[in-house]
Amino acid sequence: MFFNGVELSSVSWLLSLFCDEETFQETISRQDSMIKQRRDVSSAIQSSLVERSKSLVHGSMSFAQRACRVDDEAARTCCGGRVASCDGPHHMLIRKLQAVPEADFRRERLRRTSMADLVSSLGGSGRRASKRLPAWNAKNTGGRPNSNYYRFHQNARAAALYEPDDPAIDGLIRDMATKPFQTLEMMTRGTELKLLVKFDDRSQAVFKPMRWGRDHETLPNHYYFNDYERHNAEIAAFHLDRVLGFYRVPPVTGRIVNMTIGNMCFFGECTYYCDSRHSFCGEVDMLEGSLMAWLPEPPAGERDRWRSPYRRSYSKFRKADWEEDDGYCRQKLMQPDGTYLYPRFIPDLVDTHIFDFMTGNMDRHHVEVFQHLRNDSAPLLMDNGRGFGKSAVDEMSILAPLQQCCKIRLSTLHKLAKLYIGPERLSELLDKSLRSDPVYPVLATKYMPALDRRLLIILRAVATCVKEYSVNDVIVPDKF
Ligand SMILES: Nc1ncnc2c1ncn2[C@@H]1O[C@H](COP(=O)(O)OP(=O)(O)OP(=O)(O)O)[C@@H](O)[C@H]1O
Ligand SMILES: [Mn+2]
Repeated sequence: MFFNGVELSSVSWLLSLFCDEETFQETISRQDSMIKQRRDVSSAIQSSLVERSKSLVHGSMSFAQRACRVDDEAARTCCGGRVASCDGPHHMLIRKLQAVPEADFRRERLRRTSMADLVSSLGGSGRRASKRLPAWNAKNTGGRPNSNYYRFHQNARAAALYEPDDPAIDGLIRDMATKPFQTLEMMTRGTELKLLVKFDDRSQAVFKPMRWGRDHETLPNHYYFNDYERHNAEIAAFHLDRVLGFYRVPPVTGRIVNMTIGNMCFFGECTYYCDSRHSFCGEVDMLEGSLMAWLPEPPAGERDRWRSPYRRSYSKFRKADWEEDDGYCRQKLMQPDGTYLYPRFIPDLVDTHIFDFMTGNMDRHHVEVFQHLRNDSAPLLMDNGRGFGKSAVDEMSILAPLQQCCKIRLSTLHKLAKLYIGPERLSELLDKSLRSDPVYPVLATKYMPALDRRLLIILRAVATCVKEYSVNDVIVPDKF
């Protein structure tokens, strides 16, 4: 076991994470100057960037201070706010133990490796060795042979929907953003209006129209199940998933569509939000929306879809089991007779909720996987439209699987640690990725500090788990 004998170092390492203001200050000032350099983008974006740089400087310092409130002697020693005060015995011990190679959490190594290199090296061989969808459907996975869409379907694997450096993915995104639509069909499944778009190379995508501007916030007294979907959340979720190196969200692009029918409003056919009070209106013939690549069709692409054990009650009056019982995961789900006990289920659930916590999506009601890859299949993270609705609220209940199961993949923790250590922050990496989208900036700038803040909250939750259990218990070794 690579953690053998280094438990203490890892605990201390986690705690030491929360004490390093130097890292914060350095990253903040770098980001501050980066933001200033971008001022030529446009006058509208300019002023919001200045606002953002202010809030980052202001916000992050307080995050660092807040994050330091870990109830541990080592942490308290450091939390005077000065790194100098960390030069006590604890800190020396931490430094010494960090140098133990098996821990593989060496700060300098993580700092020097770019996030892109880290995610490709962490997952690379494991992803490429994982199973593909059954070959007996090779001819009808959809799309014209050798189109980008066809290659996306052919290359999908159990551990990841795509490889980060597969040129077919960028090609597919470009195709969806530029190719003319051949037909449009209303999708009747689900609660909100969606259109199935077909292109002339037989590829397909789901179009979700814009309902709100980027700055619109979900009302505080709005129940999560009444929330509307946001097309820009679908776009941002794809990029976030790619930055985090999960590759579980099908490719998405933004697109401004010309509604040649004139400046009309329309509404759809679906369960809830489809009537004339919930119509969509283009702004002078143009309507912005998101397009998500369609997944491989059955039979090869057949999916299993079951209720998530962490589904919400979707009622004002009822609580879900996990809301009433902190032992729900360890004492129920993780029992030997549990339905969910194939090895990757719990770590996948935790990854998914870490991802949803970052976006603020409370609507992960089902788990979908490829049926033919079942116990090896990573979850397919479609339906991210209810993220990015509240920039100031960090919805802790979304993290319940991490807090209650107290399990996390080693590779996920490595990635989160890397993002914490920097030098590039999660918000910077996401912003860089979003720049390639036709409807950039995609997200309101207020979500950028929220992402960096949520990363810290996740790491604190891991630290709490490590204190309650042990490193070997909490961290799930994965083959990456
Ligand atoms: N890209 C896709 N490829 C294949 N099937 C898809 C895709 N996107 C959505 N679907 C199918 O349509 C269903 C509904 O889509 P989605 O969850 O995005 O819509 P929704 O209106 O939010 O639905 P719900 O009310 O169930 O949350 C999905 O569960 C999935 O089965
Ligand atoms: Mn939904």
